[in-house]
Amino acid sequence: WSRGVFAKTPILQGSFILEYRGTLVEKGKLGKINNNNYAYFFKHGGRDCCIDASLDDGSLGRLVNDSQKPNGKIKKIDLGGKPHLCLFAIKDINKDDEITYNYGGQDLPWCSYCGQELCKFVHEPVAPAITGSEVTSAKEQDLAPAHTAKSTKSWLNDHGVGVLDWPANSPDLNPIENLWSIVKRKMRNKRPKHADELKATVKETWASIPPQQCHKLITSIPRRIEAVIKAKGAPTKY
Ligand SMILES: C[S@@+](CC[C@H](N)C(=O)[O-])C[C@H]1O[C@@H](n2cnc3c(N)ncnc32)[C@H](O)[C@@H]1O
Repeated sequence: WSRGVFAKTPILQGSFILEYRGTLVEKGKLGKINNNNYAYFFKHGGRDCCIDASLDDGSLGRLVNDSQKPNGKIKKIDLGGKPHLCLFAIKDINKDDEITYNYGGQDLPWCSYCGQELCKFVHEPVAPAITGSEVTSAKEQDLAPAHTAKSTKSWLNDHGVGVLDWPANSPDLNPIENLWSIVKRKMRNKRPKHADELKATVKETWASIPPQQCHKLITSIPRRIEAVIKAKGAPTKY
């Protein structure tokens, strides 16, 4: 019996899917990993490290299976010197597809049948699986008061949405700000006469933004992070 993570809704290529969460273990302590099945080894700052996800904390990263034909890829993102293993979609993922990445070995015990039809049957979906909209809400978190409020935190927790730690005062990392500015620009010449008309106009304007425009903003996230790191936290062109 083996679990896997499946898409509840389509996920576009380039989207952030989830973080492989666990305890960061550095070289010298690598011998103390509880269960190698849930250990992700990588180099950080020239040192051997591992995220030990043997503890079941309810996060989904630890349940994503290996594939030689993956639809996801783990990228290491450094935030404040701390590595985060983030899984991104490397192709469009359909609803109900299993989400996988390549663990990096050709000789893993299951590799002889991995990527073939049989592989589909060995993994049972876990609940909750991931939905595109949950992914979007995870990405859109920043330190705005509305997002750190207790009720927001408990909603995200109850719905199994993992959020990344967010550096303070970094709207340039948050593409929702670009969308708000598009909405403001489009609404500049509108003159709603009362609150209901204003609400309807805002909704209409949001709906007029094509998904491709959102997708373009989402795929700019790795470039934004690099720019912020390069500027040592100072403002960037984003
Ligand atoms: C990070 S866990 C993935 C979640 C795991 N399937 C579970 O149910 O907990 C890694 C372990 O899952 C299994 N696994 C991963 N990819 C697999 C694959 N393609 N086919 C069969 N088993 C796989 C192996 O036992 C591996 O050590």
